[in-house]
Amino acid sequence: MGGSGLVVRDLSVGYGPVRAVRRVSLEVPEGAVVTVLGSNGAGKSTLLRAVSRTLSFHGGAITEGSVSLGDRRLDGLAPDRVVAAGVSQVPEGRRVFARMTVADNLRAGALGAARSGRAAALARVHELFPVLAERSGQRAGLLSGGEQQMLAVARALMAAPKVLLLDEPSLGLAPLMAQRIADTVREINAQGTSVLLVEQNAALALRLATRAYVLEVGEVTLSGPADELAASDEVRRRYLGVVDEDAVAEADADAERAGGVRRTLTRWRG
Ligand SMILES: Nc1ncnc2c1ncn2[C@@H]1O[C@H](COP(=O)(O)OP(=O)(O)OP(=O)(O)O)[C@@H](O)[C@H]1O
Repeated sequence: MGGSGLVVRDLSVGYGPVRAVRRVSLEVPEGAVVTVLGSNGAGKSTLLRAVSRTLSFHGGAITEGSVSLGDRRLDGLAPDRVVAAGVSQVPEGRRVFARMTVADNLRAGALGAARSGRAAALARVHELFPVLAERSGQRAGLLSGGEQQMLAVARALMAAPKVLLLDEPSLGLAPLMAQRIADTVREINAQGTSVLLVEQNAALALRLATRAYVLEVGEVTLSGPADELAASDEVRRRYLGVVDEDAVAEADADAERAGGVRRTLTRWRG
């Protein structure tokens, strides 16, 4: 199963008495892009923190289940050992070191990794994000939002991960910049890195991923090939904001008869 893929098995996570993730199982096969969809508070970030072993920084802990990469168990390792094992996380909110230069941010990303690969990793991120080479000596806090997201991704890539964990990379970005980040994720994957992508932008995530999981209140409620989920009524209604065209047309006709009030309401459905 999975070869050297990432496997999460029956994972439960709590923050004190709060059970944020319940018996979640998922798999990121080698070379795949897998997405986890879900609304606010569904447990998406918690899941990534459990994999990267950064839960304890947030007061959380795994209460059952396992996380492995190939034959190697990751649960129980220190966060820097997870990076060394080949799993790097880009945290939510593009947390770069604002007062450090772009170059120093990238250097920090390589800390957990083998020294020998650093020059190649730097060449790779400069090729993916030429702007980071141009801004190398500039403080990270002075970059635009989109550039900071690029830096956060680049920093994670400096450890030359087998699996990249991405937490809401499009959050707060203009559509054009979100699309650029998406294109880059595709490129990173084409270069051989597997991706576990957590997103509220389901349309974007389902275009990138081959497989998707829907998380609701800490549990996986749906999973399957991304194109099948994208076509499913439930996902379209709940996560893609697609309304049933016939129902809207009917409601509009009703509204016209009733004096035009319904039209505004139907816009909020779905
Ligand atoms: N540090 C924390 N301490 C206590 N509870 C937390 C903490 N972080 C998250 N939670 C709770 O765990 C649950 C899952 O939160 P999580 O942040 O993983 O969801 P999410 O799907 O990533 O949502 P969002 O997109 O808003 O980050 C929520 O009920 C949340 O309130």
